[in-house]
Amino acid sequence: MTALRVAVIGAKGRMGAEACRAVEAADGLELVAQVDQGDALEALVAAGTQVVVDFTHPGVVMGNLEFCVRNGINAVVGTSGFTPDRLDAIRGWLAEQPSVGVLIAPNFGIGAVLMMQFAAKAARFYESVEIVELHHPNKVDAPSGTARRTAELVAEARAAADLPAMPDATTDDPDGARGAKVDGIPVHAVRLRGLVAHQEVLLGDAGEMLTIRHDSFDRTSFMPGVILGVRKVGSVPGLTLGLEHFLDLG
Ligand SMILES: NC(=O)C1=CN([C@@H]2O[C@H](COP(=O)(O)OP(=O)(O)OC[C@H]3O[C@@H](n4cnc5c(N)ncnc54)[C@H](OP(=O)(O)O)[C@@H]3O)[C@@H](O)[C@H]2O)C=CC1
Ligand SMILES: O=C(O)C1=N[C@H](C(=O)O)C[C@H](O)C1
Repeated sequence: MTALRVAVIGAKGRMGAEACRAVEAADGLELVAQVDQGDALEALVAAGTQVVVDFTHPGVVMGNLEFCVRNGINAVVGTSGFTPDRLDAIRGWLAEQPSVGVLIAPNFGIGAVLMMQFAAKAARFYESVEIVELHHPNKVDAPSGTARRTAELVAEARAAADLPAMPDATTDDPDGARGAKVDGIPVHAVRLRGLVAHQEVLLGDAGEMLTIRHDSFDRTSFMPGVILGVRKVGSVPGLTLGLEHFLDLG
């Protein structure tokens, strides 16, 4: 069997370096290129790359993706920062390259995917929901991509259940202490040395609270999801948002 030819963009970063190690250790995958800041993307084509893994920066990921799609290279993307407008732009490029697959995964941790699914499932039973995401202090963006996606899924579930807006008597919040509102859901971001990637979803109603929490203590926790994405993305043309679509969740 010929090995699947994989390249990593952002290869010198925290996640990219881990992804290079995971690809090198995986059966049936060959790491054919490692690209980082200052390197030309043409190296991907020269190396005969079939699947790219992108862990770079929200400011550069769109350029990387456009290059990959236009050159017929499938992409597994962990980089954060995907807005609905960005997703539409990717769909536009893919319309011209219908055999290419792109997976955008806000979080590759299997437990984090389950946390998001459980939160969406629970949302319609609770009057209020808030999200607390906690990360290492070198993270470049806030709120996290995971928190944004969780808020979107929870807001969709609340809307489908016709729930009213959450009660919140605060009228004076000049410093934003009530958090950022993502699709109407308050999201609070903590940055602390010692943390990696963590999130709690708090769901409250009269006399009770359900807490759904996930912790990534080490970046190896993301790698089974990355490798699953690499193996599957070429057989799923078009745009896939969320690793849950590549998992059998029953
Ligand atoms: N989906 C998931 O499960 C996860 C997603 N992430 C996301 O992944 C992204 C990266 O995180 P992390 O690894 O911690 O960040 P790092 O800053 O450690 O790594 C990013 C790397 O990309 C490089 N880079 C920047 N611009 C370019 C470019 N134009 N071309 C090639 N490489 C470039 C950086 O170089 P330089 O330092 O010189 O700028 C750096 O080496 C973030 O958006 C983060 O939120 C993180 C963890 C899990
Ligand atoms: O920057 C990180 O570290 C992480 N980024 C992703 C995000 O923004 O959700 C995934 C995970 O939380 C780690």
